[in-house]
Amino acid sequence: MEDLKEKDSTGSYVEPRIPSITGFGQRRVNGKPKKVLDYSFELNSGIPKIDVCLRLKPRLDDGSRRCDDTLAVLNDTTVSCYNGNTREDVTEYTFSSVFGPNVDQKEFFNTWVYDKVLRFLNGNSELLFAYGTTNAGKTYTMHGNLNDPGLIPRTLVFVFNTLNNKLMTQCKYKPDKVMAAHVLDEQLMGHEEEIRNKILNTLSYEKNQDDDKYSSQLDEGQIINGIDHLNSNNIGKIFDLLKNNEKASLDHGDVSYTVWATYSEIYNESIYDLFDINCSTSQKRIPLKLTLDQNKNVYVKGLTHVFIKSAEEAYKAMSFGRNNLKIASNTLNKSSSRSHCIFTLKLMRVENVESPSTAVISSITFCDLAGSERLKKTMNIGDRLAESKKINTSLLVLNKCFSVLRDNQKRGENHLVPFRESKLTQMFQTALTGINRTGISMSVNVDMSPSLFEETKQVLFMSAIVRSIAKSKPKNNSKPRPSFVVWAANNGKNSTQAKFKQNTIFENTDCDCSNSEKKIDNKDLETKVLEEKKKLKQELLSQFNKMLTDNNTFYNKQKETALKNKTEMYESKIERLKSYYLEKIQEKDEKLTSLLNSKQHNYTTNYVNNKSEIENYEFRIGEFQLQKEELVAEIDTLKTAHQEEIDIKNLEIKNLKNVQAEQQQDLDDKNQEIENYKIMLTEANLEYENMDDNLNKMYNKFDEACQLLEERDMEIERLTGSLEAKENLITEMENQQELQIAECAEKKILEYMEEKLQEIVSLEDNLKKEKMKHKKCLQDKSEIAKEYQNLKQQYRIRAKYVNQLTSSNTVLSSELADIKLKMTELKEQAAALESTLADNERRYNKELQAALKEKCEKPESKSIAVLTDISNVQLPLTIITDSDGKENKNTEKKSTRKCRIKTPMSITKKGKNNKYGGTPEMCEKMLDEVINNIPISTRKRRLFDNKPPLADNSNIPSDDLLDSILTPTSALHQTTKFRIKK
Ligand SMILES: Nc1ncnc2c1ncn2[C@@H]1O[C@H](COP(=O)(O)OP(=O)(O)OP(=O)(O)O)[C@@H](O)[C@H]1O
Repeated sequence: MEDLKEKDSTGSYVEPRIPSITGFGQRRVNGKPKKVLDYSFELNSGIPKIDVCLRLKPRLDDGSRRCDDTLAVLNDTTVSCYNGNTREDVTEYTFSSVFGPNVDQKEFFNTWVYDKVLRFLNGNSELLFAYGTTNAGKTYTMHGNLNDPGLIPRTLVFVFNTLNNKLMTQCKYKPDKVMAAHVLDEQLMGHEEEIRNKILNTLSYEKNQDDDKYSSQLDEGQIINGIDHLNSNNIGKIFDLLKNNEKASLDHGDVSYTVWATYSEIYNESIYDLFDINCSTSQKRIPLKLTLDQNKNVYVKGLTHVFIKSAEEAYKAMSFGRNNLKIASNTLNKSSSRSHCIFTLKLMRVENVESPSTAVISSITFCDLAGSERLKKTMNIGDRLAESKKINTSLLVLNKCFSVLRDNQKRGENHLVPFRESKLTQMFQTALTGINRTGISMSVNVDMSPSLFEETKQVLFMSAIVRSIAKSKPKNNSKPRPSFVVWAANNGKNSTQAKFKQNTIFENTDCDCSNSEKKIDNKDLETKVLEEKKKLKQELLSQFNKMLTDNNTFYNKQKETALKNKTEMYESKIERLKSYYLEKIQEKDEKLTSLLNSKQHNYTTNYVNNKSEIENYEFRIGEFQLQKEELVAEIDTLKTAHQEEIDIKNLEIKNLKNVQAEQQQDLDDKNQEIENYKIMLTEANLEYENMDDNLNKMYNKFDEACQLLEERDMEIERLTGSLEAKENLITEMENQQELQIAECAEKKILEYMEEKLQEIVSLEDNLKKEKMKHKKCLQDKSEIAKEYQNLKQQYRIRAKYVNQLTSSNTVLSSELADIKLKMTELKEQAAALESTLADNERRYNKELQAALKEKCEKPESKSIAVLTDISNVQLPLTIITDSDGKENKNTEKKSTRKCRIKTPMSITKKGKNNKYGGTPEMCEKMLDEVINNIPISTRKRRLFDNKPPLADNSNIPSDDLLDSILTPTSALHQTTKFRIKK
């Protein structure tokens, strides 16, 4: 282990590093650290690996809560990761270098990026990833803030400070694809200038509009995020801060440089051009496609290249691009990058500017990966959630690619690397496979918060894999290999020709050039490449041989330890299996006993109800008991049980007692219930005595009793059902147990048969005890059965009472019905009588009317007065007045007394005299007749003797009224004759 660390830190890498961190914040951790990944053989192999550094983000409460951190820095290259809360699960990880939370951007740049930028200036291509969880400080590492600018502004300053007076002022030469370049004509140069101005002036325009607003938006410590936060002031501030930064000296002879920049993002698995000048105006961004050039290098088709003259310009352009970038806030990061953001600076070195023959193109790419996110923690929804998923998927594919690359290298295999599964890996396929000899480096950003332990662990694990991948070794840094060489086809002679089509394209693979000089050069190049290839092969071969011998010794050691571990592991496995199967058997036995018990209980409770069934069940219990005994005997013969089992059996017996106590409790409950029923029954009897008064109450009680009865019946039904189910279960269990026992017997248990003899004897004793217990159980069962019989007896008595109640209810009901029937009959009779009375009355009235009418129609009648209304009686009365004073044949002329009828009636007079008259005797007689025919109350009894009274009395004139009618008066001296015609 120590050996490995030593080798690792002393320089298995391309460049030596300046160790800057000296194990800050070390603390004690529990447990023995383990290595997460076995990559020691690769580290020993001498082949340079991908440069992976670890950068730790300072905690907000830096210092005060160190002990909670998930990481402890052990030395410049190694950290140990552990669960900050439990202090366990300790794993060690080794990096090219580790940068603690106190390392500022300058130190980070100088230590980790400086050499890479230098290689870029010397014609190599570099790819720098910032990888980590969300909010871990990836964007901060790339961009920094106003006080402490990040890698990109520092790189820009360093590059332009170094190139300074060797930069071309015109964008005559433009890089394209991966290894191609154009010579631009005037028109195209104008076009490029236009794009450049549009991009750069957007910022100036914003500044002029509202300078103060923009200058105030970026706080000192605020991360640089786009045009919103940058204006010329802010950018000026940043570059003022950096202008005195050191620069390198390049000695490439008489050469000129042009610098171009591209900026793109991979958002939701689509690539977008962030330098697209139509981006802010167009509604929908158009995604770009990935294509292959003739050398099978992947590049983004149609990506805008912006001609850059200074570091400030580059940063301004970048700020323009960042304005189009997808940034959103989640619960962990206020301005979280929602996309993988890729900024590339392309450097084109041209010799002999006026008439160039070769060009060297190199690039440095900064890739700020979107952070891996735990969806639960970021609490993203909607679009954010979809973005998160895409981000996580593409990072997963990146991990997969790295893993496959590593496995391929380690095992010498050639499995397909899934580059095409995501745009990110597809875009960097060329670099990752080392086709164009791009130097890959990764900055792993980690937030040490203990709440992020799981995420941090995953990131570190991934880093360990990347760290173990070998990269192609540059031959000689002092004499850099260009990424590729571009051969001038016609030295720009055709450059004045028409637009895009007529511009000259330089590509080392474009072989349609006509001049012979180029062909010769190409041949030279081919032979050179072949030589290089041969050398490389030899180098690789020797390295692999060395690696193989190293591996052999390493593997032998590994084999020994692995063998030992395996033996130990299998031994413990056998032990575990043994105990597992014993446990299983005990479990089954336990279950069987409990089932038997429950069955016994069920049998007991249903004993009186279905004696024959119980007998059957008892028989079956006996069978089961026998089976159990057989099984136990089988178990004994198989000698699987041991002392532990005895303890468990004791426990079982205890449980059995508990179950029994529970059963007793149940029985008590039932008794209590029966007592309640008795009370209810007494109440019901009392109620029965007062049935006349409480008939309705009794009905309710009766209903309640019926309901309870139904419930009991249902309970009995349910119990019967569950009994059946239990039976099925027992059968199933028995089958299973048989199978299990057979299995156990076959597999493991037989081996221990001889050793367990002693234990079996004790088990037999235990079994005897258990049998005794079982006997006691059976006794208990018979007692319970007796109890149950008593209960049943009581239940029957109750049922009898209920039946009595029911029958008495029925008698009462029938009596009531009889009474009701009689009442209905009487009512009907009364109604019939009423109607007869009404008919009679109507008939009398009719007859009277007819008689009066007849009288009125007689010729001797001189004047007729019709009594149309006597107090609403509607009794027609004909008063006949003799006009000549002679006596009618039906009347008598005796009385000398005169009287007058005082009525409210209206009298119609007919005849000559128009006088009311008659003898008092006539009047009396007539009135007698009238009165006799009027159903008045005073005559009611006489009139309605043996007849029902009239239903409606309203038509009967009152006695007072009749008295008033019959009041004799001497005031009137009129003689009125009355004659009633019958
Ligand atoms: N080394 C550091 N020193 C000071 N502040 C830091 C450092 N690293 C990160 N931060 C701060 O942490 C916060 C989150 O950082 P940043 O936005 O860079 O995270 P990120 O990894 O890019 O997240 P995401 O993947 O969500 O975009 C910022 O406010 C930043 O200023």
